[in-house]
Amino acid sequence: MNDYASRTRNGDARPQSPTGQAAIEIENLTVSYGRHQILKGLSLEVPTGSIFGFLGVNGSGKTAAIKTLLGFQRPTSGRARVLGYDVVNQQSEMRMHVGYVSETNSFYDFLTIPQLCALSRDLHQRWDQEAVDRSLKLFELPLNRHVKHFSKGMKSQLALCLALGHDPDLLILDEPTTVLDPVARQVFLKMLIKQVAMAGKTVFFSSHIISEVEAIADHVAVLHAGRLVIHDELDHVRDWQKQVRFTYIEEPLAEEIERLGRLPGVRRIEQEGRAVRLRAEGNVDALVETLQARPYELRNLEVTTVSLEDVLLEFLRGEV
Ligand SMILES: Nc1ncnc2c1ncn2[C@@H]1O[C@H](COP(=O)(O)OP(=O)(O)OP(=O)(O)O)[C@@H](O)[C@H]1O
Repeated sequence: MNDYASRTRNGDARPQSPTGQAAIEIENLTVSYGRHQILKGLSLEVPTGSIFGFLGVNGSGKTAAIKTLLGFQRPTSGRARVLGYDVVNQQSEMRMHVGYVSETNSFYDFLTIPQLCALSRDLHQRWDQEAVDRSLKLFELPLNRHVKHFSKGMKSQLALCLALGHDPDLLILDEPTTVLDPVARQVFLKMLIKQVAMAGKTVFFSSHIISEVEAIADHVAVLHAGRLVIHDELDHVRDWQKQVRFTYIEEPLAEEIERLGRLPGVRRIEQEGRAVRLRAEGNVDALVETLQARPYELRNLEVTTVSLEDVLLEFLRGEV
Protein backbone atom coordinates (compact mmCIF):
# COMPACT_ATOMS: atom_id res chain seq x y z
CA MET A 1 0.00 0.00 0.00
CA ASN A 2 1.34 3.44 -0.82
CA ASP A 3 2.13 6.12 1.70
CA TYR A 4 -0.81 8.35 0.89
CA ALA A 5 -3.48 5.68 1.02
CA SER A 6 -2.28 4.66 4.48
CA ARG A 7 -2.37 8.26 5.69
CA THR A 8 -5.95 8.62 4.52
CA ARG A 9 -7.09 5.29 5.89
CA ASN A 10 -5.45 5.60 9.29
CA GLY A 11 -5.92 9.34 9.63
CA ASP A 12 -2.48 9.56 11.24
CA ALA A 13 -1.10 12.40 9.15
CA ARG A 14 -3.93 14.87 9.09
CA PRO A 15 -3.01 18.53 8.88
CA GLN A 16 -3.56 20.48 12.11
CA SER A 17 -4.37 24.14 12.48
CA PRO A 18 -2.06 26.20 14.70
CA THR A 19 -4.88 26.60 17.21
CA GLY A 20 -5.74 22.93 17.12
CA GLN A 21 -9.27 23.68 15.85
CA ALA A 22 -9.67 22.76 12.21
CA ALA A 23 -12.04 24.91 10.11
CA ILE A 24 -13.66 21.74 8.74
CA GLU A 25 -13.62 18.32 10.39
CA ILE A 26 -15.17 15.38 8.56
CA GLU A 27 -15.27 11.96 10.17
CA ASN A 28 -16.13 8.79 8.32
CA LEU A 29 -18.86 10.56 6.34
CA THR A 30 -21.17 8.53 4.15
CA VAL A 31 -23.79 10.11 1.88
CA SER A 32 -26.25 8.21 -0.29
CA TYR A 33 -28.70 9.36 -2.92
CA GLY A 34 -31.36 6.65 -2.75
CA ARG A 35 -29.53 3.33 -2.91
CA HIS A 36 -26.50 4.89 -4.55
CA GLN A 37 -23.65 5.59 -2.12
CA ILE A 38 -21.89 8.78 -3.24
CA LEU A 39 -19.45 9.46 -0.39
CA LYS A 40 -17.87 6.37 1.09
CA GLY A 41 -16.41 7.02 4.53
CA LEU A 42 -14.79 10.40 4.02
CA SER A 43 -12.44 11.69 6.74
CA LEU A 44 -10.75 15.04 6.32
CA GLU A 45 -9.52 18.05 8.28
CA VAL A 46 -9.12 21.49 6.76
CA PRO A 47 -6.72 23.59 8.86
CA THR A 48 -7.83 27.08 9.86
CA GLY A 49 -6.22 29.70 7.63
CA SER A 50 -5.48 27.30 4.78
CA ILE A 51 -6.39 27.55 1.12
CA PHE A 52 -7.60 24.03 0.53
CA GLY A 53 -8.05 22.66 -2.99
CA PHE A 54 -10.61 19.83 -3.22
CA LEU A 55 -9.95 18.04 -6.50
CA GLY A 56 -11.93 15.34 -8.25
CA VAL A 57 -13.07 14.39 -11.72
CA ASN A 58 -16.70 14.89 -12.80
CA GLY A 59 -19.08 12.89 -10.63
CA SER A 60 -16.52 12.04 -7.94
CA GLY A 61 -18.71 13.55 -5.20
CA LYS A 62 -17.29 17.04 -4.60
CA THR A 63 -20.66 18.81 -4.71
CA ALA A 64 -22.25 16.13 -2.53
CA ALA A 65 -19.54 16.73 0.08
CA ILE A 66 -19.96 20.51 -0.09
CA LYS A 67 -23.76 20.30 0.15
CA THR A 68 -23.34 18.16 3.26
CA LEU A 69 -20.91 20.65 4.80
CA LEU A 70 -23.42 23.44 4.25
CA GLY A 71 -26.26 21.41 5.76
CA PHE A 72 -28.19 21.04 2.47
CA GLN A 73 -27.66 17.26 2.36
CA ARG A 74 -28.07 14.99 5.38
CA PRO A 75 -25.27 12.47 5.98
CA THR A 76 -26.24 8.81 5.92
CA SER A 77 -23.63 8.14 8.60
CA GLY A 78 -20.58 9.80 10.10
CA ARG A 79 -20.32 13.43 11.15
CA ALA A 80 -18.97 16.79 10.03
CA ARG A 81 -18.26 20.04 11.86
CA VAL A 82 -17.73 23.40 10.17
CA LEU A 83 -16.05 26.09 12.31
CA GLY A 84 -16.89 23.85 15.25
CA TYR A 85 -20.63 23.72 14.41
CA ASP A 86 -22.31 20.41 13.74
CA VAL A 87 -23.62 20.47 10.15
CA VAL A 88 -26.83 18.64 11.07
CA ASN A 89 -27.83 20.33 14.33
CA GLN A 90 -26.26 23.80 14.14
CA GLN A 91 -26.77 24.83 10.51
CA SER A 92 -28.07 28.35 11.03
CA GLU A 93 -25.27 29.31 13.47
CA MET A 94 -22.72 27.83 11.07
CA ARG A 95 -24.05 29.62 7.98
CA MET A 96 -23.66 33.02 9.63
CA HIS A 97 -19.90 32.54 9.46
CA VAL A 98 -19.58 30.80 6.10
CA GLY A 99 -19.58 32.36 2.62
CA TYR A 100 -20.64 30.09 -0.24
CA VAL A 101 -20.27 30.34 -3.99
CA SER A 102 -21.65 27.52 -6.14
CA GLU A 103 -21.09 26.52 -9.76
CA THR A 104 -24.63 27.69 -10.56
CA ASN A 105 -25.41 30.84 -8.64
CA SER A 106 -29.03 31.80 -8.16
CA PHE A 107 -30.01 35.36 -7.30
CA TYR A 108 -33.16 37.42 -7.34
CA ASP A 109 -32.09 38.32 -10.83
CA PHE A 110 -34.71 41.03 -11.43
CA LEU A 111 -32.62 43.19 -9.04
CA THR A 112 -29.54 45.32 -9.68
CA ILE A 113 -26.33 44.95 -7.68
CA PRO A 114 -27.10 47.82 -5.23
CA GLN A 115 -30.56 46.31 -4.63
CA LEU A 116 -29.02 42.87 -4.02
CA CYS A 117 -26.49 44.37 -1.62
CA ALA A 118 -29.30 46.07 0.33
CA LEU A 119 -31.13 42.75 0.56
CA SER A 120 -28.00 40.88 1.66
CA ARG A 121 -27.23 43.55 4.27
CA ASP A 122 -30.66 43.00 5.80
CA LEU A 123 -30.09 39.25 5.91
CA HIS A 124 -26.71 39.33 7.63
CA GLN A 125 -25.83 40.57 11.09
CA ARG A 126 -22.52 41.99 9.89
CA TRP A 127 -22.11 43.49 6.44
CA ASP A 128 -19.06 45.23 5.03
CA GLN A 129 -20.23 47.23 2.01
CA GLU A 130 -16.78 48.72 1.49
CA ALA A 131 -15.29 45.25 1.03
CA VAL A 132 -18.05 44.42 -1.46
CA ASP A 133 -17.48 47.68 -3.37
CA ARG A 134 -13.75 46.98 -3.59
CA SER A 135 -14.41 43.54 -5.08
CA LEU A 136 -17.08 44.83 -7.46
CA LYS A 137 -14.62 47.40 -8.74
CA LEU A 138 -11.98 44.75 -9.44
CA PHE A 139 -14.41 42.83 -11.65
CA GLU A 140 -15.81 46.03 -13.16
CA LEU A 141 -19.37 44.76 -12.79
CA PRO A 142 -22.12 47.13 -13.99
CA LEU A 143 -24.19 48.51 -11.13
CA ASN A 144 -27.22 49.69 -13.03
CA ARG A 145 -28.15 46.54 -14.97
CA HIS A 146 -30.49 43.81 -13.80
CA VAL A 147 -28.57 40.68 -12.85
CA LYS A 148 -30.71 38.58 -15.25
CA HIS A 149 -28.76 40.27 -18.08
CA PHE A 150 -25.39 39.16 -16.66
CA SER A 151 -23.35 36.34 -18.23
CA LYS A 152 -22.65 33.20 -16.17
CA GLY A 153 -19.13 34.46 -15.48
CA MET A 154 -20.41 37.81 -14.24
CA LYS A 155 -22.83 36.02 -11.95
CA SER A 156 -19.94 33.99 -10.49
CA GLN A 157 -17.98 37.16 -9.88
CA LEU A 158 -20.98 38.80 -8.23
CA ALA A 159 -21.54 35.73 -6.04
CA LEU A 160 -17.98 35.99 -4.73
CA CYS A 161 -18.35 39.72 -4.05
CA LEU A 162 -21.57 39.14 -2.09
CA ALA A 163 -20.09 36.14 -0.24
CA LEU A 164 -17.27 38.39 0.98
CA GLY A 165 -19.77 40.99 2.21
CA HIS A 166 -20.57 39.36 5.52
CA ASP A 167 -16.91 38.87 6.30
CA PRO A 168 -17.04 35.06 6.52
CA ASP A 169 -14.45 33.11 8.51
CA LEU A 170 -14.67 30.33 5.95
CA LEU A 171 -15.37 30.57 2.24
CA ILE A 172 -16.64 27.42 0.54
CA LEU A 173 -16.51 27.55 -3.25
CA ASP A 174 -17.86 24.83 -5.52
CA GLU A 175 -15.94 25.01 -8.82
CA PRO A 176 -16.10 28.79 -8.73
CA THR A 177 -14.02 29.49 -11.84
CA THR A 178 -15.49 26.96 -14.28
CA VAL A 179 -17.39 29.60 -16.23
CA LEU A 180 -14.77 32.36 -16.01
CA ASP A 181 -12.54 33.44 -18.88
CA PRO A 182 -8.75 33.31 -18.22
CA VAL A 183 -8.55 37.01 -17.34
CA ALA A 184 -11.48 36.91 -14.95
CA ARG A 185 -10.14 33.66 -13.47
CA GLN A 186 -6.85 35.32 -12.61
CA VAL A 187 -8.56 38.31 -11.00
CA PHE A 188 -10.83 35.95 -9.09
CA LEU A 189 -7.94 33.84 -7.74
CA LYS A 190 -5.83 36.87 -6.84
CA MET A 191 -8.77 38.34 -5.01
CA LEU A 192 -9.23 35.14 -3.06
CA ILE A 193 -5.66 35.21 -1.89
CA LYS A 194 -5.56 38.90 -1.12
CA GLN A 195 -8.89 39.49 0.52
CA VAL A 196 -9.58 36.19 2.13
CA ALA A 197 -6.51 34.12 2.76
CA MET A 198 -4.26 36.99 3.77
CA ALA A 199 -6.81 38.02 6.37
CA GLY A 200 -6.34 34.64 8.04
CA LYS A 201 -9.63 33.21 6.75
CA THR A 202 -9.99 29.71 5.39
CA VAL A 203 -10.83 28.95 1.76
CA PHE A 204 -12.12 25.52 0.76
CA PHE A 205 -12.66 25.25 -2.99
CA SER A 206 -13.51 22.37 -5.28
CA SER A 207 -12.05 22.18 -8.75
CA HIS A 208 -10.90 19.90 -11.50
CA ILE A 209 -8.28 22.35 -12.66
CA ILE A 210 -4.90 21.26 -11.31
CA SER A 211 -3.08 24.47 -12.32
CA GLU A 212 -5.55 26.49 -10.29
CA VAL A 213 -4.92 24.39 -7.19
CA GLU A 214 -1.17 24.65 -7.79
CA ALA A 215 -1.42 28.44 -8.14
CA ILE A 216 -3.20 29.25 -4.88
CA ALA A 217 -3.68 26.23 -2.59
CA ASP A 218 -1.42 25.22 0.27
CA HIS A 219 -3.31 21.99 0.98
CA VAL A 220 -4.96 19.53 -1.37
CA ALA A 221 -7.31 16.57 -1.19
CA VAL A 222 -8.32 14.36 -4.10
CA LEU A 223 -11.64 12.56 -4.21
CA HIS A 224 -12.01 9.53 -6.45
CA ALA A 225 -15.37 7.75 -6.75
CA GLY A 226 -16.50 9.01 -3.35
CA ARG A 227 -13.29 8.10 -1.52
CA LEU A 228 -10.44 10.33 -0.49
CA VAL A 229 -7.21 9.12 -2.08
CA ILE A 230 -4.90 11.82 -0.71
CA HIS A 231 -4.97 14.81 1.60
CA ASP A 232 -1.80 16.64 2.46
CA GLU A 233 0.15 19.86 2.18
CA LEU A 234 0.79 20.69 -1.44
CA ASP A 235 4.55 20.97 -0.88
CA HIS A 236 4.66 17.38 0.40
CA VAL A 237 2.85 16.17 -2.69
CA ARG A 238 5.17 18.23 -4.88
CA ASP A 239 8.26 16.53 -3.39
CA TRP A 240 6.72 13.13 -3.21
CA GLN A 241 7.79 11.47 -6.45
CA LYS A 242 11.00 11.48 -8.49
CA GLN A 243 11.90 10.11 -11.88
CA VAL A 244 15.13 8.08 -12.20
CA ARG A 245 16.46 7.71 -15.74
CA PHE A 246 19.41 5.62 -16.89
CA THR A 247 20.72 3.59 -19.81
CA TYR A 248 22.09 0.03 -19.87
CA ILE A 249 25.05 -0.81 -22.09
CA GLU A 250 23.02 -3.62 -23.64
CA GLU A 251 19.25 -3.98 -23.76
CA PRO A 252 18.19 -5.51 -20.40
CA LEU A 253 16.35 -8.83 -20.20
CA ALA A 254 12.71 -8.90 -19.12
CA GLU A 255 13.75 -10.50 -15.79
CA GLU A 256 15.97 -7.52 -14.99
CA ILE A 257 13.09 -5.12 -15.56
CA GLU A 258 10.87 -7.27 -13.34
CA ARG A 259 13.51 -7.15 -10.59
CA LEU A 260 13.69 -3.38 -10.84
CA GLY A 261 9.92 -3.23 -10.38
CA ARG A 262 10.26 -5.07 -7.06
CA LEU A 263 12.81 -2.62 -5.58
CA PRO A 264 11.49 -0.56 -2.63
CA GLY A 265 9.95 2.74 -3.73
CA VAL A 266 9.58 1.88 -7.43
CA ARG A 267 6.05 2.62 -8.61
CA ARG A 268 6.26 2.38 -12.34
CA ILE A 269 8.76 1.46 -15.06
CA GLU A 270 8.98 2.48 -18.68
CA GLN A 271 11.58 0.87 -20.96
CA GLU A 272 12.57 1.74 -24.49
CA GLY A 273 15.48 -0.41 -25.72
CA ARG A 274 18.44 0.32 -23.41
CA ALA A 275 16.78 3.34 -21.78
CA VAL A 276 14.77 2.94 -18.57
CA ARG A 277 12.63 5.43 -16.64
CA LEU A 278 11.49 4.65 -13.10
CA ARG A 279 8.84 6.58 -11.19
CA ALA A 280 9.92 6.36 -7.54
CA GLU A 281 8.82 7.59 -4.12
CA GLY A 282 10.33 7.61 -0.63
CA ASN A 283 14.10 7.36 -0.17
CA VAL A 284 15.28 7.83 -3.76
CA ASP A 285 18.95 8.19 -2.70
CA ALA A 286 18.84 4.64 -1.29
CA LEU A 287 17.20 3.44 -4.50
CA VAL A 288 19.96 5.02 -6.60
CA GLU A 289 22.62 3.30 -4.44
CA THR A 290 20.83 -0.03 -4.91
CA LEU A 291 20.69 0.52 -8.67
CA GLN A 292 24.38 1.37 -8.85
CA ALA A 293 25.26 -1.76 -6.87
CA ARG A 294 23.52 -4.01 -9.41
CA PRO A 295 25.74 -6.19 -11.60
CA TYR A 296 25.13 -4.06 -14.71
CA GLU A 297 26.83 -0.85 -15.70
CA LEU A 298 24.32 2.00 -15.85
CA ARG A 299 25.05 5.14 -17.82
CA ASN A 300 23.69 8.71 -17.64
CA LEU A 301 21.82 8.07 -14.39
CA GLU A 302 19.74 11.14 -13.62
CA VAL A 303 17.14 11.93 -10.96
CA THR A 304 14.49 14.54 -11.82
CA THR A 305 11.32 15.75 -10.11
CA VAL A 306 7.87 14.71 -11.31
CA SER A 307 5.53 17.62 -11.92
CA LEU A 308 2.74 18.17 -9.45
CA GLU A 309 0.31 17.89 -12.34
CA ASP A 310 1.54 14.36 -13.17
CA VAL A 311 1.31 13.24 -9.54
CA LEU A 312 -2.19 14.67 -9.08
CA LEU A 313 -3.35 13.25 -12.41
CA GLU A 314 -2.50 9.76 -11.15
CA PHE A 315 -4.64 10.34 -8.06
CA LEU A 316 -7.46 11.84 -10.11
CA ARG A 317 -7.49 8.79 -12.38
CA GLY A 318 -7.51 6.57 -9.31
CA GLU A 319 -4.25 4.91 -10.34
CA VAL A 320 -2.70 5.21 -6.88
N1 LIG B 1 -29.82 14.47 -6.70
C1 LIG B 1 -29.14 13.41 -7.06
N2 LIG B 1 -29.71 12.18 -7.09
C2 LIG B 1 -29.03 11.08 -7.43
N3 LIG B 1 -27.71 11.09 -7.77
C3 LIG B 1 -27.09 12.27 -7.77
C4 LIG B 1 -27.76 13.50 -7.43
N4 LIG B 1 -26.87 14.51 -7.50
C5 LIG B 1 -25.70 13.94 -7.89
N5 LIG B 1 -25.82 12.61 -8.05
C6 LIG B 1 -24.76 11.67 -8.42
O1 LIG B 1 -23.78 11.72 -7.38
C7 LIG B 1 -22.47 11.57 -7.93
C8 LIG B 1 -21.59 12.69 -7.44
O2 LIG B 1 -22.10 13.92 -7.94
P1 LIG B 1 -21.45 15.31 -7.55
O3 LIG B 1 -22.30 16.36 -8.18
O4 LIG B 1 -21.23 15.37 -6.09
O5 LIG B 1 -20.03 15.20 -8.31
P2 LIG B 1 -18.94 16.32 -8.57
O6 LIG B 1 -17.64 15.74 -8.17
O7 LIG B 1 -19.35 17.59 -7.92
O8 LIG B 1 -19.01 16.45 -10.16
P3 LIG B 1 -18.79 17.70 -11.17
O9 LIG B 1 -17.32 17.96 -11.17
O10 LIG B 1 -19.27 17.16 -12.47
O11 LIG B 1 -19.60 18.85 -10.65
C9 LIG B 1 -22.65 11.48 -9.44
O12 LIG B 1 -22.61 10.13 -9.81
C10 LIG B 1 -24.03 12.06 -9.67
O13 LIG B 1 -24.63 11.46 -10.81
